[in-house]
Amino acid sequence: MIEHDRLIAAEPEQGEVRIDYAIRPKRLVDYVGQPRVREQLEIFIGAARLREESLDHTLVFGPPGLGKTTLANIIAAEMGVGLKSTSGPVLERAGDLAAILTNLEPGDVLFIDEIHRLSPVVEEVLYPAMEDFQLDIMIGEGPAARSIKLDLPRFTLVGATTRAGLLTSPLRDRFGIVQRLEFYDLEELATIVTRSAGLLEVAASDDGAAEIARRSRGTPRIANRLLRRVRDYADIKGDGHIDVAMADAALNMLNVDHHGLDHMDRRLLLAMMDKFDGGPVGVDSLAAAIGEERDTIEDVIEPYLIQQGLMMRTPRGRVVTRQAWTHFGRVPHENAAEAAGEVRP
Ligand SMILES: Nc1ncnc2c1ncn2[C@@H]1O[C@H](COP(=O)(O)OP(=O)(O)OP(=O)(O)O)[C@@H](O)[C@H]1O
Ligand SMILES: [Mg+2]
Repeated sequence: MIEHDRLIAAEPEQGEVRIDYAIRPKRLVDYVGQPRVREQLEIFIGAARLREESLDHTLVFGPPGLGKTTLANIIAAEMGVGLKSTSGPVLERAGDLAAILTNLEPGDVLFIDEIHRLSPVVEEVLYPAMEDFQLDIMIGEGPAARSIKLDLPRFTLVGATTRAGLLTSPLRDRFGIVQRLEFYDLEELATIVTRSAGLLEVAASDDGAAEIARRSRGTPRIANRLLRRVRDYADIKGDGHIDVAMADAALNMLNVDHHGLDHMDRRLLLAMMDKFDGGPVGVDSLAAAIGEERDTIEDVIEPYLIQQGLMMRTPRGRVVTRQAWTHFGRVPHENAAEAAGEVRP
């Protein structure tokens, strides 16, 4: 798939997990940015600890690479409890979830990644577990089938998803705490790059770190990845020191533009301009035009472009903004500009 050679793909790459472990923040104080999320969690975690209770079930959502898994780990560390991890697609049968639930220690965090991909039968088991800490499950089949009820220890479910909109409402309603992660600003990303550079023992000047931050698509995972690529470049082309000129040269070679857009972003925006007059265009037509999955467009590519004001989602379809035409040094098509203007709130 084309996605694999996407340098700034937000998903982790092979081999990246190990390095990630070294630079992933372990406590809330090291979690950069997301001030609203941090402030709320400090209070909720502090209060739960004070009362010696488990933390309420917590849903974390936002685009890939913004720190959902990191936050789940931090919650467990701050609560001083164990963490068990699984993910929606892995839990195929009710019994898979039952096995994990019955293995929890009191207070544990159960982290379910991609929770929007849970199958309905597994979700049914989750409801009473979340609400009453009870396992209610059928065993056996046919006339011999019977339902058993078991008490579970109190635990905290932390669910992560890139698509909160895909959660069923009974599931969403059972989370007492819901946190939305936002794209990071330049200062926050620069702090992350500087912190990671320190941990990886890379010499990066402030302006070098800022340059990497500027081109990281608002995403910590991408910032860390670009830092490693720039380090490679600096090791070979220079003396290993990353300053702004070195960062700029490396990122240009890597085809990451000054806005942090990569070739997938550019392909999407250019297709909208060249093939659809700037829109409005439906996401399925767009997916077909660039040969990408609709989900990839919705989850990975467009959230950042929308946040940056380069495109908009309207009731009639996707539309590029004036800013996008300008970014590519083009003159906006009249009808497209009108379409965008018409639906502007
Ligand atoms: N707030 C933060 N401060 C510092 N580093 C961060 C922060 N958030 C994320 N990171 C870094 O970015 C990397 C990616 O974060 P993480 O794996 O938590 O993202 P995610 O939201 O779970 O992504 P996905 O949706 O792909 O599962 C982490 O390994 C960590 O090093
Ligand atoms: Mg994750």
